Amino acid sequence: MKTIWTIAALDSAGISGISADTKVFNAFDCITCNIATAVTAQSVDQSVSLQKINAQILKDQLNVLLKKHKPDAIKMGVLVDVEQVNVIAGFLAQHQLNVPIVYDPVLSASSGLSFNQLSLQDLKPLLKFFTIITPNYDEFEWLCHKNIEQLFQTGVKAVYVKGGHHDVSQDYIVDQLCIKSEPDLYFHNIKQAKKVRATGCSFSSLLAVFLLEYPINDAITMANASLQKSIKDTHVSIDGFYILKQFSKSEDLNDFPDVSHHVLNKQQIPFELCEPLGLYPVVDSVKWIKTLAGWGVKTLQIRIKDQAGEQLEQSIKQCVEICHKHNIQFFVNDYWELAIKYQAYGVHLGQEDIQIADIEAIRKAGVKIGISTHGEMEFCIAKSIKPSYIAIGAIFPTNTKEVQVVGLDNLNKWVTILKVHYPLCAIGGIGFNNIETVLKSNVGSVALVSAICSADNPELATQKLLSYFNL
Ligand SMILES: Cc1ncc(COP(=O)(O)OP(=O)(O)O)c(N)n1
Ligand SMILES: Cc1nc(C(=O)O)sc1CCOP(=O)(O)O
Ligand SMILES: [Mg+2]
Repeated sequence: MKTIWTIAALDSAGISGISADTKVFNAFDCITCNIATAVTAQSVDQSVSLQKINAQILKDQLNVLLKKHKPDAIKMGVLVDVEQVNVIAGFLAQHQLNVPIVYDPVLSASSGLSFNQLSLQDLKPLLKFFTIITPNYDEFEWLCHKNIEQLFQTGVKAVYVKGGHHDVSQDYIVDQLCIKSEPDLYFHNIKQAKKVRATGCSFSSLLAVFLLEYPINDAITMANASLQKSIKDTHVSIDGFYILKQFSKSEDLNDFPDVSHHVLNKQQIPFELCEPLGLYPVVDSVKWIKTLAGWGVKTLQIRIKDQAGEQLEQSIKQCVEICHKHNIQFFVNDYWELAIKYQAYGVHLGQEDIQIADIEAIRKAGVKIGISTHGEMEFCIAKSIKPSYIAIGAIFPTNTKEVQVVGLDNLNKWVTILKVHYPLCAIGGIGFNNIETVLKSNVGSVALVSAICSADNPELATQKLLSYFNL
């Protein structure tokens, strides 16, 4: 069982701070340790007073826990003053805990209570210890006047700015993730009508939980989905303010955020879905396309990495003609402009490709689109485009391409979430030795290169592989 520390304030109403964090950690079967920085007198909509916990007691709480309750993650909320900042920074410097630490730099409660006036300079001794900080828009403005570089210069590695206070989108609440030296990402959660207390605390606690298991981008994705589910499911309200009661992992794609490299003003128009993809060979020449069309394959992709200019264009043009004649769902990898020009059935794009492709032009041209994904955040990027299918990979190690291996467990998990919404296909290291276990996931389709192109008898291999699909 994992142990998570919350270093935060006690809310007499039991809604936010330590109470909110404890609810989240308990829900995920973690042991919670409570390190109080302050005691506050609050109700659901009213604040009266705050009493700081003195430095010695703060130190004692940290030290006594270290012996028997070492943390696997830490969530930090209200810090009252520079003295507390220095106590915690000293503790973290002395004990190299090497665990994820999430800091939610709360300045004041929704009920009105001001917790602190800590500036970026005041927080400086602590900032380098954080895995990520999660200010809301006002707190972000307070800390660095919206100048992210200023935050990075102090040692902050990642910032997740919760945009609930900043209306920029018709359909969504938009949050922004800034990680040093990486392109910014925007997380779009569908607006819910309920007025909910303690969403900020709960989000950062969820993030601490998911950082135990996931890389940062996927942990943020999972935390958002779980919070959306919790908001959707709560029916408990006091005076019109909803209280979050239950937390769990969401398996409903509707709870997951739409993630994008730019702000989306509204939900996108869906691409038309593909027919079931079945056996989906990915090949690198016109010759292979012609051969496989003749062997009765009904979905094909041309993936050319060694041609350019006129030669490339002619190859794609010929493939489109062949596949059109054989009534094949034919996808062009990477070259979306040529797919549009020659009216291919679809394009297949990877995560880097979609950052530079003109998705609207593909949509307008009536060309379908498939998108590669290798984790939760990437399938939320795909979902924001509402594509024709989603590819999941690499399921197993492969010599065809250097790529992240996700394994069968993830395939099973993601198929459960995605299958009701999209045609799916699995890719990466799939052949006769494992195709049956892959298909047991209910993914429906398998894309492959070497199982056909490097087979001793490609025709026999293709016929045997086709027999796994009842199309
Ligand atoms: C069906 C299918 N799935 C995944 C990929 C990989 O596409 P991408 O990430 O764009 O990488 P490259 O193929 O361009 O190396 C694919 N081609 N097809
Ligand atoms: C092209 C490609 N894309 C992958 C992904 O995970 O996105 S795996 C992969 C290689 C697939 O080749 P083989 O069937 O020979 O393993
Ligand atoms: Mg590509």
